[in-house]
Amino acid sequence: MTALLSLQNVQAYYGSAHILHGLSLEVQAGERVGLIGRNGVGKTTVVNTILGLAQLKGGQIELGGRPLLRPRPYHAAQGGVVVVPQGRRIVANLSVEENLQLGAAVGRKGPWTLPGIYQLFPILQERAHTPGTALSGGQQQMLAVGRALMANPSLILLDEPTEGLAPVIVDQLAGIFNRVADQGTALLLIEQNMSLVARVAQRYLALAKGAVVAQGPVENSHAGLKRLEEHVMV
Ligand SMILES: Nc1ncnc2c1ncn2[C@@H]1O[C@H](COP(=O)(O)OP(=O)(O)OP(=O)(O)O)[C@@H](O)[C@H]1O
Repeated sequence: MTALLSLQNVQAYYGSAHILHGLSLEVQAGERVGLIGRNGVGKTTVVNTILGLAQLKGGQIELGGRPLLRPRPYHAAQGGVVVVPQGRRIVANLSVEENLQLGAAVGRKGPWTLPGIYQLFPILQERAHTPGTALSGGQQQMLAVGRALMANPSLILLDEPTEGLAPVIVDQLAGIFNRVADQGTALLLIEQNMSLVARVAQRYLALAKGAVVAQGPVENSHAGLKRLEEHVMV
């Protein structure tokens, strides 16, 4: 089966700083994968390399079997891979609805349209004409996920989506991520919150020093959680 996203032996840099050292990973259609590791190991750099924001200097990236020779942010979206960035990056002077429409502008045509997003997130419909940045942190995260879905991706890369959010909101987002995945969109969940990874991911990849150092199935149990936590504890 052709992977939605494949990185093989990727070497990536910011200027002269060498961050990813031979990193390889694959995500197949419909999969839910957790990408974990301590602060600074290179998780966001994986996303940045796919988007062309870090320099790819070795190895190969493929989207749906097609090589990504010169990565650019819109190439990923057109290839069916959309990022929900760390910090959400809601556009301040646009309304909730305009932020959602922005997602459709960069992506592909497909089943996700405004009515579907509003069905998934009724609060976004209630607040459709509010400035996006006036929403609470949890609602902004829903908006960021809704905006990603509007691009009709096959795979969403979620970069620390629950950072700074209260546990009750994290629980709500866990349900949302599972619903999105149940509707067929694959997820690569970059997270420090291992209880969320245990509830959403089917398998994990652990990074250290810019490479994958461990991987395996995720077990949503006490022992499974402990195993994940070993990879993020300082
Ligand atoms: N623009 C940049 N220029 C130079 N170095 C950078 C840049 N952005 C990040 N780095 C460095 O690259 C390394 C990997 O950072 P990255 O953000 O990918 O880590 P991370 O695993 O996502 O960590 P976190 O959980 O803290 O977000 C770190 O040492 C960081 O200081």
